[in-house]
Amino acid sequence: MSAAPRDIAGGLANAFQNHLSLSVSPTSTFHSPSSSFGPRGIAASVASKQLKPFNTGDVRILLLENVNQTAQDILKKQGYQVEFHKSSLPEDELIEKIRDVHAIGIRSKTKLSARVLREAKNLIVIGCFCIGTNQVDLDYAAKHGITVFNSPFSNSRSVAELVIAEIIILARQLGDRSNEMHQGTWNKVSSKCWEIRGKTLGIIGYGHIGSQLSVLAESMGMSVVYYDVVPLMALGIAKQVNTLQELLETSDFVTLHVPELPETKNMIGEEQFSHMKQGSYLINASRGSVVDIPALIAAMRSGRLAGAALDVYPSEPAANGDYFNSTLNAWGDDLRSLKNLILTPHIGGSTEEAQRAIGVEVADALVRYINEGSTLGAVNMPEVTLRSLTSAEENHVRVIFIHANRPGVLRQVNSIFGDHNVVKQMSDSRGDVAYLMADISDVNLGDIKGLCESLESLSCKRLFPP
Ligand SMILES: NC(=O)C1=CN([C@@H]2O[C@H](COP(=O)(O)OP(=O)(O)OC[C@H]3O[C@@H](n4cnc5c(N)ncnc54)[C@H](O)[C@@H]3O)[C@@H](O)[C@H]2O)C=CC1
Ligand SMILES: O=C(O)C(=O)COP(=O)(O)O
Repeated sequence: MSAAPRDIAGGLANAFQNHLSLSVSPTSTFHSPSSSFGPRGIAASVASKQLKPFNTGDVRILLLENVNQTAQDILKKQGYQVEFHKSSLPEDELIEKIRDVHAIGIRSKTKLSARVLREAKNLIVIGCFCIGTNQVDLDYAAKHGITVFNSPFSNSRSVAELVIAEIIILARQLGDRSNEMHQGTWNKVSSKCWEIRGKTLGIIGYGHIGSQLSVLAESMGMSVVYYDVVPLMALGIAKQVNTLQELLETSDFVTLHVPELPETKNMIGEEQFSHMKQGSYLINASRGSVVDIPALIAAMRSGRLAGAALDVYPSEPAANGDYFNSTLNAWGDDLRSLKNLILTPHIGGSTEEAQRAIGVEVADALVRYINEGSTLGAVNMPEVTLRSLTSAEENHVRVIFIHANRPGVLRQVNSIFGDHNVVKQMSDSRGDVAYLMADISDVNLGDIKGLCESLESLSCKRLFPP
């Protein structure tokens, strides 16, 4: 399934050849990265039937970054070959491994750049077992027929709860008091320690996390203002403000919940700190690129900020261990020397509840995509699905065709389907890429190779450079 020419995965191609000569079983199917066909129906039940475009045992999936066990269980139950790693991989090792797999599951650390994806000749789908998808070159992936899924809100509550905790910890200087006690120092102070009720929380980015946080903060007696690039309905009695500056000038606590985008890079820097209240606090559990850290260090030293909490950093280590040092980020020592600064290792979404839910959600999306071609919930492809084929529908196949979005393609495709009946069909486009799903009948196993080759030969498959 690809917009660009790709080599058919060797193993799968062999499997296909074997099926052609050996078998007419309902699981004798073929799926190349360019087209997908699943012959239906020997049995006569009307139950909806799971399509098996690959021989499931041939499907290889690489899971990185300690993706939850729930995902492994779901994928293994399908019969797929699953390789699991606790951390992300260095780029050269990633490139070696990604060449062989049909699907990959990652979290926020693994960078799937165009350079890496160019080597992923057999890859048809990426599962981001997290919210953010900034670590993947989504456009390159779409143009090369690789669909990307994520989990848009399964960890948002966990992040919101972490931020609530941090607001209180900062207001009461709990991190410092605890560190002092660990060193044997009793230091009972009330100066510059505050209750949070009656204080104003400024939320930048009022999406899934920001809006949930808003409700929690109000329930603890805080006033909430928020700034977002789109007008959004306020929850409770929160108030949307028109400019970032207005939010910064009125908030006691400022918290960031925006995605990593060119427009959010260093959106909090020297100028923005100068608009914040004297003695206010900053929390960043969004992405490390959003805050200019040297400017934050200066704002902490000058007393503009009375405290800060950081969960994310411009550079983050690939694995657990002794890696958060000044080699990773040049300002590391300066940061660590500051008082009332909470540093956490990107744990906003790291709860049992969130990770289990994400494991199920993304693994299910991968299975639906691999087995049935459904792109519902995809972040870089048009969302296309059709009701399932049933076991009663004999000699039906489902065709998935990803191609360049340009005039005349449907006419060409339907002329290739000419000898068959198109039972149902759905096509949609997103930018340069179009996705077509069609269930066609009266297809014998021997027809499949020809259909596949005819689709592969269309020029609309060759618009995007490799
Ligand atoms: N620390 C952690 O472990 C986690 C971090 N995250 C990060 O949090 C981010 C936000 O997550 P969600 O709330 O689920 O995303 P979301 O997409 O639901 O909300 C983001 C909001 O930011 C707004 N926005 C975009 N650009 C903006 C700008 N320039 N100025 C102001 N607002 C802007 C959007 O309009 C949207 O309302 C994610 O993209 C991810 O990077 C998410 C989960 C866990
Ligand atoms: O969901 C997100 O976007 C996060 O930042 C959480 O990332 P993680 O799964 O902890 O690598």
